[in-house]
Amino acid sequence: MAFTDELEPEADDIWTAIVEHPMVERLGEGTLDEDPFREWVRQDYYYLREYGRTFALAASSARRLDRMGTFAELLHSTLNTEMDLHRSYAAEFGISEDELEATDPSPTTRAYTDFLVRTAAVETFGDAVAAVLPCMWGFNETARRLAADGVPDHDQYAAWIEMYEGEEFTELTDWCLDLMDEVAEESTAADRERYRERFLTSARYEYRFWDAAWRRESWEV
Ligand SMILES: Cc1ncc(CO)c(N)n1
Repeated sequence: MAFTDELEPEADDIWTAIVEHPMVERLGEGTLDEDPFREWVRQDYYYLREYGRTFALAASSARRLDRMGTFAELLHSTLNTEMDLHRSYAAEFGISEDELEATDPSPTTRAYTDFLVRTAAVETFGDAVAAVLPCMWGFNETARRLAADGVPDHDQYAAWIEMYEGEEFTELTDWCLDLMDEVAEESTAADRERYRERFLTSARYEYRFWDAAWRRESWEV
């Protein structure tokens, strides 16, 4: 059985919890208040910069040229295509680019991005792949499940769903799933157990990331 097929049951429970979270549910229905969504855009802007850094680190530890090249492309498309979506949201909401860039990360945003960067910086290439897989798989799956119920009558939320369920993002997700399977096959059972843990940690943070924006999480003191 492919490694990602083994991960699927646990992943599926987490994607289901995400789609049932009030923030995601309302985004899908088009009834979400704009305040938590603005908070999400700001936090995700910080997230994407660190996510891009994670790709840069994965590129630097890839031994195969094709994998190195794809991570370099991912770095480029994150900083340009994906962050452009966030810049356009910000412009529509009257948030300046300077303000976006100056966002302080919430405790969850900090913890999640530190986890990604740390994993790619000090662990193996396979650990880095396992840690970034939920970012692609989770968003693609969430957007596809929301789209299956129809796209909301709200421009920004519809754009969100279209971006993450679209062909380009779906292809990236499939590439990352295949890469995880290839790397897992080249690895030992102990490596695979560690990849599973790294994967689950990121997937759980994916849930928390929505919840933190919804609750407008901040430091207590
Ligand atoms: C938190 C989070 N996870 C995944 C993605 C997909 O790139 C994103 N933009 N933000």
